[in-house]
Amino acid sequence: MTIELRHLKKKYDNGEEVLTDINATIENGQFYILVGASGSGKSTILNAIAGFIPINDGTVVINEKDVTQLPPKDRNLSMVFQNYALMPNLTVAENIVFGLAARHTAKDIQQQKLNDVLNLVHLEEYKNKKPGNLSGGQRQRVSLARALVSDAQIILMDEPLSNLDAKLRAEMRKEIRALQQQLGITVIYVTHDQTEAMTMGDQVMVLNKGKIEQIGSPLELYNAPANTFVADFFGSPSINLLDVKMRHNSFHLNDQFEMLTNVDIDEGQYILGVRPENIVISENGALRGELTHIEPLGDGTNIEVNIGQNQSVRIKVSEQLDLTLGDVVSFNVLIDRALLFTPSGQLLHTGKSVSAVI
Ligand SMILES: Nc1ncnc2c1ncn2[C@@H]1O[C@H](COP(=O)(O)OP(=O)(O)OP(=O)(O)O)[C@@H](O)[C@H]1O
Repeated sequence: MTIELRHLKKKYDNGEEVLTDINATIENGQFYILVGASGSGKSTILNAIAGFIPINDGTVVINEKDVTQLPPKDRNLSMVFQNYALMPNLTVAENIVFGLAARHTAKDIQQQKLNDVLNLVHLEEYKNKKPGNLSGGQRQRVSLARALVSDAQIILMDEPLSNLDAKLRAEMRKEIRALQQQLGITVIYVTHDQTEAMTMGDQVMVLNKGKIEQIGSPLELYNAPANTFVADFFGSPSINLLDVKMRHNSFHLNDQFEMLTNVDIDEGQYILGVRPENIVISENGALRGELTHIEPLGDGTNIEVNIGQNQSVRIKVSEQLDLTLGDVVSFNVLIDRALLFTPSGQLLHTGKSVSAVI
């Protein structure tokens, strides 16, 4: 099942344009993520694909058929919601087969399908319980089972894990991804969580105020973000975006630090993007500053160092550090892993192309 979004536009009655020319192709069997901050338009796209809201312009094509004017029930897709949307007075089994029963599917087929999906989501023992007696994770599995039982080849998921605690969320991420791969279904998944986007998606669409910032695989977005918005969206702690000047084949940071480079660009102002893990603490490092923040993680440490002129640098190392606030920390940037952006934030060079000696 391939889904194509062509020039989707959406304005609500108040005239606010919440989607501006959305174009995308979602290939059969892909786990496709829509990610962005609250209000960026993720749910609006999902609802437009499902047919829950009309769009002002553009087309939704499913398997080469224009479905823009079709009601949701004729689009061959099912949906999993954040709040589970289960019926509290029905048992798990009744909730799961509700749609099949409504379509008068034969009883024995209903039972067969029910057993199959209960087995898939590991809920056999709970089939006679009411949703109120289940944990959040189990409720979300019921809602997943209900989506799977319909045999729809496309499942739309709107923040399905956001009501779960961190540990359960991590488990469910794996389960949903494994199920999707096992069944070969196409999933379009909305989240505001960069970790979900990175860990689950084959392709990720990054949205900002109703516009697409970039579409790519998780590692493409991480290693070659189209702009500083995308660079800043992925990674924790977030990337350092340092104002640098290019002069005499060197980047100058704060007029104090100089980094030689062989990148061939005009002299002037740029933004150097350095991920916190691409900085090495070293006794005689080329850069130094005062420690202003330290976060011991057990398996590593995150620190922040003030290098003056209102610029601080986030550093992530995989060791435990014995440092006190105010200590001077000296470090080197692995400049061959840095990203170079124009002053307006568009990517100019990635990785090796910025390669240099500090
Ligand atoms: N029925 C509506 N009438 C007017 N504006 C709306 C309506 N529904 C959504 N919006 C606006 O559309 C924009 C996009 O909303 P949408 O729900 O798609 O964002 P989102 O990225 O899914 O956000 P969230 O993560 O908070 O759900 C927001 O600015 C929102 O206020």
